[in-house]
Amino acid sequence: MIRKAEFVISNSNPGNCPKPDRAEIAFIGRSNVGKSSLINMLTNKKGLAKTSQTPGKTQLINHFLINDQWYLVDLPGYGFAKVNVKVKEGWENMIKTYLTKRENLCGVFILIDSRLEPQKIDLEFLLWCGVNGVPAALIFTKADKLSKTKTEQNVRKFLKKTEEIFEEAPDYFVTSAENQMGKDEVNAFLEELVREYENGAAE
Ligand SMILES: Nc1nc2c(ncn2[C@@H]2O[C@H](COP(=O)(O)OP(=O)(O)OP(=O)(O)O)[C@@H](O)[C@H]2O)c(=O)[nH]1
Ligand SMILES: [Mg+2]
Repeated sequence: MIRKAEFVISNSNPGNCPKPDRAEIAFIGRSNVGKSSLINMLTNKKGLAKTSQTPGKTQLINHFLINDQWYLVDLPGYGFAKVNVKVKEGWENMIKTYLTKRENLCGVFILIDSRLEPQKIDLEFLLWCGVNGVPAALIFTKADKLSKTKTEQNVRKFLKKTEEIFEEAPDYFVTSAENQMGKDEVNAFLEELVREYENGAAE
């Protein structure tokens, strides 16, 4: 259960992130997929992470402290943000540096828009995580938008694609920030990741 969530710091330089002295879990995905909305849903705090209808709202690495215990991180989106190429490359570098260098990172959730057929950019990002040893799980977002059947179809198609990349399909969750679907399941998984990290650190 998330009882307490507070903003800590925003950074453009991964080197300036808080001291890596506790478990950390990050959220990433295409611009506008619903990362910030999901974080607000999971933490029961509407305005915690800034959301917007315009893609490209989150532009920095944002650290939130959860239950005075672990960090949750909201990252900028990859993909169709309306910013120029140089800025986009800058973000990509920042994100990739963060994901590969952050020593306390226990996991990354890649958010996927459940309304869409499998997107190349998401599969490529998932593959990049695999190649770089970044432990990734999937969260399908906006499940309130389509019928259950259609959502399930898209989820299945995406998972099938991942089987072409990995032997084992990644962990996945189907969610809606609108109606709280998937909240308990995702929160339980977050807790599990934090517990594993803390047990590992104690050894
Ligand atoms: N219907 C519905 N709309 C959602 C859901 N999650 C997010 N949205 C909407 O999608 C838009 C983008 O949401 P954000 O949470 O700002 O997306 P983001 O991935 O953080 O976007 P960037 O920071 O720009 O990369 C907003 O208009 C949200 O209200 C959802 O579960 N259901
Ligand atoms: Mg955002």
